[in-house]
Amino acid sequence: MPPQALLRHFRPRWLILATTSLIVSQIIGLATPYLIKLAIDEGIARANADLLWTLGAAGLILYTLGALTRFSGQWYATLAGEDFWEGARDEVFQHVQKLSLATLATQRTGELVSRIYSDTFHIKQLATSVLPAITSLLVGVGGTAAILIWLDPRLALLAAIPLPVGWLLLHIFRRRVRPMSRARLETMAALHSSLHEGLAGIADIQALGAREIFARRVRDAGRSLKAAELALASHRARLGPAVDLALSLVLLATLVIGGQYVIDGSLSVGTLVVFYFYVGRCLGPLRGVPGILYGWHGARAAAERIDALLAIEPRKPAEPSQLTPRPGPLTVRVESLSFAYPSSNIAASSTSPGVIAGLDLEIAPSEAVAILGPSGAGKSTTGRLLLNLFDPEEGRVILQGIDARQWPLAELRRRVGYVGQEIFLFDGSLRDNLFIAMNPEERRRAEPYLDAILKLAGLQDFVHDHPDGLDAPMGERGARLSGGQKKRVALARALLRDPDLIIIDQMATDLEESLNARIFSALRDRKLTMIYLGHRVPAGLNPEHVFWMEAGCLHPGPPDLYQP
Ligand SMILES: Nc1ncnc2c1ncn2[C@@H]1O[C@H](COP(=O)(O)OP(=O)(O)OP(=O)(O)O)[C@@H](O)[C@H]1O
Repeated sequence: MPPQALLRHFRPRWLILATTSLIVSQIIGLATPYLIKLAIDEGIARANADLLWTLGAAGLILYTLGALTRFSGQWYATLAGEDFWEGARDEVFQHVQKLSLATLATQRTGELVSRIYSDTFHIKQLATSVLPAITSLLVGVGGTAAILIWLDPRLALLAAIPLPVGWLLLHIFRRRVRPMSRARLETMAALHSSLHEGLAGIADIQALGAREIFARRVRDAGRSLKAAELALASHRARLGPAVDLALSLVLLATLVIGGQYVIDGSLSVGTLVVFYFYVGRCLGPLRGVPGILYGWHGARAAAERIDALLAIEPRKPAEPSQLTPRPGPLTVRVESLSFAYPSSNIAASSTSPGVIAGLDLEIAPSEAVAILGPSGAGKSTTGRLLLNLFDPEEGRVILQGIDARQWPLAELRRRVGYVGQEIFLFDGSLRDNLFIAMNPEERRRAEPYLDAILKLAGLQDFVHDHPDGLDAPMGERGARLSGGQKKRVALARALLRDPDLIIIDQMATDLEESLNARIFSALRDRKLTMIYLGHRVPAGLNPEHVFWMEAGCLHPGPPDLYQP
């Protein structure tokens, strides 16, 4: 995806309406001081009351129009910004969702959240802050300059003296703004990461007595952010007063030298007053210049960070197979499968040493296979490769005679159930978690089997005893359930899809033997193909084959592993 693609979320409709309104409001703003000159020189000085009242009425209309167009300009700029933020956040999040799991595992969640949320926010400000400031600078100051020259070229020249100085100042300041903005965003992301890690692992952190360590990590990250904020603020604080000083000197010089012209009789009081007004009108937009500079470079630094994320290629789907997977329990054939995780850097293309090395496996329909082995042998990785969550380096997984990468993805997800080692439940009800990602038709088909599946997964009593039944809240990541309950909810969730192959990663260790025996023998009765990954064969599984996995290679399992 080209990085600039995000900019399309700035809808031209809102940008055009915002810019037009802001330009009109600036033009109205330019006209109003001239009314004052006319009122003083033509109305008051010549005692022309009719003209004075007419000018008053014209002023009323112009001030009202000015207020309305200023409001609509800011409103449309806000709409442009919010549309962008919504669309860009969505797009970056969806891009992250499509990245390979192996790549994502190298990235800190807080860092990703920061890019999705804060960095897009900084780009949004191009519309909400930078656009109005640039419009008032170009139209307001440009128009004022033209009027000043028309009113009195001598004074206009005087007013223009600080401009080259201002330009030079901006040029000097500009060079440091982008790296400082980038440093600020990076320290902000580091703080997000520390906060996320400190909160996600709060139970273990408390149990380990590591509260102070994580508090220190958050404090240190906060300190770095504060230092980056202060560096940027002090940089900006120096530019702001420098601009102010130059502008105040212009105002003073206009008053003194213009006053001298009035005394000499070469300038009317009205012209001097209005000149003074116009120069004063420029103050606001010119004071906004540091805001434009910092807003622009902040947005560019944020865009660079998002670009780096968008530049990571998502997993490419393989060419879909011309064959349709046969219904019924799946056959599994694994041919010379090899896999290595990428190294720790998200953008690096290098990989860690191989985890799965030339694995072969053959499972007939309705057979159960247990793959056992020591911790870190590669069992869970094999499970994820069978689910087509990673692309193997070599070899392939063939389900029902078709390469898993070439299956229609939705069908693969429905027909291959998965109960992972770490269960993800989201903060919703039990019912919501069970039926997640099922369309209304699939849900209608599954609902009649719900009670039987809850019974199989040993969840019937939980639902019966809980005051909210199926509406029981699960808490964030299933925090309101025990480890074994989470596994059983995940099993029920997988079975509700009526899978033809189920891969279960270490469920048995979280449940008592009698429950294992009941669950696994009931699963065998369903005649679906089963792959169990763990350290021992669970009661009730009675697998046709047991394999021993070590350092990513499979060996036939010794007979003493067959039973608990
Ligand atoms: N996301 C990852 N990035 C890098 N290396 C990983 C990643 N996940 C696992 N590994 C490594 O791959 C190897 C196999 O891990 P895997 O989780 O497949 O083992 P396992 O046999 O399931 O272990 P356990 O029985 O402890 O669950 C380990 O050495 C592990 O450190």
